[in-house]
Amino acid sequence: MTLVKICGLNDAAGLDAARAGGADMVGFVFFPPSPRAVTPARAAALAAAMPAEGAPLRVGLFVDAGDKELAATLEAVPLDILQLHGEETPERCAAVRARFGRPVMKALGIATEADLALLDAYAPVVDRFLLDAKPPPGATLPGGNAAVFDWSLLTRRAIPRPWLLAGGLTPGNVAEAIRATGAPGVDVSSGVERARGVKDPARIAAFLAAAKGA
Ligand SMILES: O=C(O)c1ccccc1NCC(=O)[C@H](O)[C@H](O)COP(=O)(O)O
Repeated sequence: MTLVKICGLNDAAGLDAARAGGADMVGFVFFPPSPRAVTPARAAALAAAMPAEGAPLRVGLFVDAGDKELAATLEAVPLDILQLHGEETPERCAAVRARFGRPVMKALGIATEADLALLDAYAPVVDRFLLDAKPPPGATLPGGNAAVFDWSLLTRRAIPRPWLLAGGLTPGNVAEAIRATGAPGVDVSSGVERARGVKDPARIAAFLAAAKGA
């Protein structure tokens, strides 16, 4: 069954909907310019309130974070996976993985076939890829922009690690996205919000039902 990550959770209602609907991963954004950002203390309180039974994996999303920030966040929040969503090089991914002992999920922006060439450089040093749209012109965030990319690019070569498809997914298009790409997992943020940065529990439930039923 398709793995589902609900990203940018920042309140209990969203987290409850994600857990109740069977999300495999929940993402906390540790990037202050994002409207979805949480502090480590807030993420720790949200994570602590989740029942342990059937709890999704907790993913911490960072953008070019230094070791000090990663260490301080991990001290406060029990994160299972580190999502690196900036310009982190393969060497940086390897260093983070070795130093912090957590699986690393590297986000890559995909717009052309050439972007997929990067997969081979990262594959030996990451545990999973998140293949996302590149930020559209004028966007101020490296992700979470509700932008879709050309899914057919992903059918032209094998992806050398487990991966999640991201970028502009919604309850209405996620089943088609899974069918078109064969993605083993999907990730969503904007498509389950009622306003930028505000998650909608009903949309989270609908997304999970559509992705898990695909
Ligand atoms: O969501 C954010 O605010 C964000 C900020 C900075 C870097 C990455 C960010 N999100 C990354 C995600 O994992 C999103 O879920 C992914 O880009 C898909 O977003 P969307 O197209 O909005 O579903």
